[in-house]
Order: sequence, then C-alpha cells, then structure tokens
Amino acid sequence: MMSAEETMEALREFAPEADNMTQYLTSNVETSQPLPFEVDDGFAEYTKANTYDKRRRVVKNSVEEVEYDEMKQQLSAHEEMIEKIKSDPELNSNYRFDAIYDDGKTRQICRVLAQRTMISQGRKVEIAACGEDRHIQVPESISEYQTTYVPPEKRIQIMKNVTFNKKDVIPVYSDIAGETVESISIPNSLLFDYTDANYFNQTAEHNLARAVKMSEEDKNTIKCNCCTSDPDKKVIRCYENRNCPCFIMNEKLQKFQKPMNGNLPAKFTSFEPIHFTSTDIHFYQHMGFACSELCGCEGKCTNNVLMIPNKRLFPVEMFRSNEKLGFGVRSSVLIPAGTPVIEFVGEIIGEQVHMENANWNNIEYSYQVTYGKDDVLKQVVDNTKFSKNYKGLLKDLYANISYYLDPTVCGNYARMASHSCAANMDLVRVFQKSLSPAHIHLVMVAVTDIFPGTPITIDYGNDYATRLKTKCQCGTFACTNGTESREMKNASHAELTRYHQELSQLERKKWYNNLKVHFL
Ligand SMILES: C[S@@+](CC[C@H](N)C(=O)[O-])C[C@H]1O[C@@H](n2cnc3c(N)ncnc32)[C@H](O)[C@@H]1O
Repeated sequence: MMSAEETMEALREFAPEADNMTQYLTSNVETSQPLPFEVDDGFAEYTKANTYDKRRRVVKNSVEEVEYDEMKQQLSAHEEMIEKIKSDPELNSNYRFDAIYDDGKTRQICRVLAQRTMISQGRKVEIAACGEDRHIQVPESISEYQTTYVPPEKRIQIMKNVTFNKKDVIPVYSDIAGETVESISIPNSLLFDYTDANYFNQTAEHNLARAVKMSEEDKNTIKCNCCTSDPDKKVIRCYENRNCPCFIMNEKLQKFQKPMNGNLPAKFTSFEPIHFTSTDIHFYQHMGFACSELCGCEGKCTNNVLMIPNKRLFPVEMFRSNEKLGFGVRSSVLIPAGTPVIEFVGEIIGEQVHMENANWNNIEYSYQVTYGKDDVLKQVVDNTKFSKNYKGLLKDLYANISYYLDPTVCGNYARMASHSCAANMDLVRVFQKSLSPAHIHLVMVAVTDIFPGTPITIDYGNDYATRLKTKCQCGTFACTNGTESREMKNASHAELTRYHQELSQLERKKWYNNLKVHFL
C-alpha cells in the first residue's frame, strides 16, 4: 500500500497532462491543519485518474446496492463518538457533548433562529419582547417540517469513503427512486479531491505568499507561551488569561460583533458552545483568534475554537435524495447548538486572480472570506506590533482584494452543504498564528441542535439563493419557495420563535426515545 506522501509524489508526475483537477498539486501551500492520514483502498487509482471521465469510470466500478439500517448506524456512530471523547485527553474532562439546555437557553437559541429566518426571507426584523411567544398556538402542520431525513433500507452506495482517509470515513449514497447500479449518474461535482486544509497557488497569489512568509517572523506571529507545569491540571486556561496574546486578540476580534439587547458578544473558546446573540447573520462580524501548535499550550487549551473541528468528532455521510438539490451532507449523530463542527476548506483565491482567469466559474461552491474594503481588519492590523512592511502589505490586501475559498477542485464535505431558508449552521472567521487572509479559517458552527440524520445546511445569502438554477428546495417551513400557508411564512418574530422551539422539541424527544429504547 502506498503512503499518502508516496501517492502525492506519484501524482506530481501526472500534473502536466492533468486537467484542472490536479493542477494545484504543483504549487500548493497548505494553511490549515491536515488530519492524520491513513490511506484507504482505491486512493491511488482515484487520484491518478486525471480527467472527470476517467475518475467517473473508477468510481462506477465500485458502486453497489447496500442494505442500510439507519437506527443501527446512528447508534454505532453515537457510541463511537462517545468513545472518542472519553479517550481524548483534551475532551475527556472538559467537553460536554450533550449540553442539556434549560428552557431559557433554548428560547434564546430559537429567538436568534427566528431572526435569521426573517433576514433570510428578506424581511425587516422586528424583535418580540422576551416571553411574548409563550402562549402562541403552533399549527399542527409544523410536525411535517422536521428536518431529519430517513433513507430507504436499500441504498446505492457510490463511494465507501470519499476522503480515502481511514481516520475520517465519509460514505456517499444515492437514494433517488428508480436509480440502479447500472443507471446511476455521477456528476463531475462529486469527483473532487478531498482535503482537510486550505491551500493556495504561490505563483498566482504571490502577495499572499509574501504575507505568509513575513508572518513567520517572530514579530509578525501571534502565539503564546502559556503552559502548565502541573501535570494534574487537565486544562490550560489561555482563555481569560490577560497575559496570553492569543486570548487578547481573540477578545479584540469578538468585540466587533453587534450583540442585541445588551447581550454579551458570542465567545469563541475550545469547549463551550458558541451562542450567537446578534441579529445580523453576516458572518463577517463574527471573528475570533485561536491558539495553535506554535504556542506553549500547543493549542490544547481553552482558547482554541478550532480544536473540535480539527478532531472530526461528528461523523457524516454524503447523500442524494432529490435530483434538483443534488448531493448534500447529513450528520449521523446529535450536534448540539453552538458546536464548531468543521472548517470549510478550499483554495484561497483572490478576486483579481479569478477576474483575469476567464475559466474561473467556480462561484457555485466558493465562499467569500474578505471583502475588498475591509476597514475592520485594516483597523485590527493597524493596532498590532507587526513590522511596518507586514502591516503595510496586510492593509493593502484587505483594502484592495476580496478573497474566496474555492473548494470546487479540492475541498472537504463542507462544500456539499445545501442552502436552507432556516439553516442549521453559520460560518464564522477564526484566525490562527497571524492576521493575513491566509490565516483565516472559515468555521461552520451549529446554530441549533442538529439531530442525527439531519442534513447540514447553510444560508447561501439572498444574492446566491436567487441565482440557484432551480427554485429553493430546502423544504423548511420558512422556505421562500415553500407551499406553506402565508400564516407560516409571514409569521411574526414571536411566532417563528415558538415554531422553531416546537420543532426542536419534537426532534429532541424522538432522539432521546431512540437512545433510551436502544441503550436501556
Ligand atoms: C455548494 S453546492 C452544494 C452541493 C451540490 N448539491 C452538489 O451536488 O454538488 C450548491 C448547489 O447545490 C444545489 N442546491 C443547494 N441548495 C439548494 C436549494 N436549497 N435548492 C435548490 N438547489 C440547491 C444548487 O444546484 C447549487 O448551485
């Protein structure tokens, strides 16, 4: 069996004749932390197939119909995850997987969800007074809008493991009625290369390459010396340590949020759920800074919101049940509200590069990470002790270039998240090590409890949603394209809060009963 490195080496020989699938290999620079990799069967054959048609043939050879037991699958996924938490030195005593929320906390989460729903529908948000929702009647039809998806007992398994990493297995299924192993359609969009880390092309993005090089100078790096000499202390408290440069920067960035009604900004820590309190879903306001392996704590502290995403705690599958929607991704376990789940990774690409490149039409999958005239980030950079040259370069990059993360050719499962008018995830920006655009990690955070079997969704934003080739297929009660009554779609903030709460309670009850039946 080839090691991942040997395979990559072999691939470099193919790069000159490859179409755009493997070009990145010639000059990529990784900026996130890749997972440990143990090669799974078929990796070399898949990766060496350097055109979509060749790759499709490779994948088609292993398509099979499989018997599938959803409950069994969910229970073993749950047990495996609990085992992983228990055997992990950082998580074992510091992380509570199933945060049991009191009514107040649940209501607060649902109030924010209701605001997000209204913004997603393009409506002005009128905030109800606290508790105004208590006596609202919920329409019976709300129970039809539970988001868990139950697959058929026979499924077509397209890939056993799209990551080809035994340490992070993600199967791909198709559940479209009438499809057979022979007739299965495998679109190009599924035939991407899987990666855990952001990367960029050093030649095309020479200014970014310069910034990364300069960020390695001590003066331009943000890292801490926090550590504990007491081996009995289970956790290193970088968060709230006034001497920790990473925490200080984390707090500075959190202050850019605009929390409503006197709430405190959402905190970005390692083990506590992130509870958004802002009415504005624009993720650019939500920023944090995380400790890294460069720090004395090695990032094993309380100030690393990337810790859980980097551990891949929550198993998922990719699946297709609706031709118009295409492939999506769903969780096999409960993901509690506020959990930072996965980094959205891809190629970091500046606007000027794609403008010059007539072939750049990957906007369908890309996510914007900086906004050209980013005054907030310019201001943050100005207030650092970075060298004059580095500061100048960063301010220039933030003033003049919009950067995107483009996972079209090479990305992770985050690229498969569908759009929803009542999305269960949001994206936030987290910096690590320094403050260049290449140090930004886009983290997907659960904004509500995501119960096992539920598709993971994000709000693509109004602009994007109007460019969808088909009308929105999210199927939520709040869908702008939904068939639901006006009553449901035009509901007030208080009513929407109640509806979200009712749905969440229904799903929680079902999840709890399933666990009880099988474990007790
Ligand atoms: C980022 S990709 C998601 C993965 C994609 N479904 C696939 O199979 O590769 C975005 C595309 O998925 C489809 N899509 C995602 N959410 C949708 C929605 N709510 N309604 C209709 N189409 C959607 C659209 O074709 C969209 O251009």
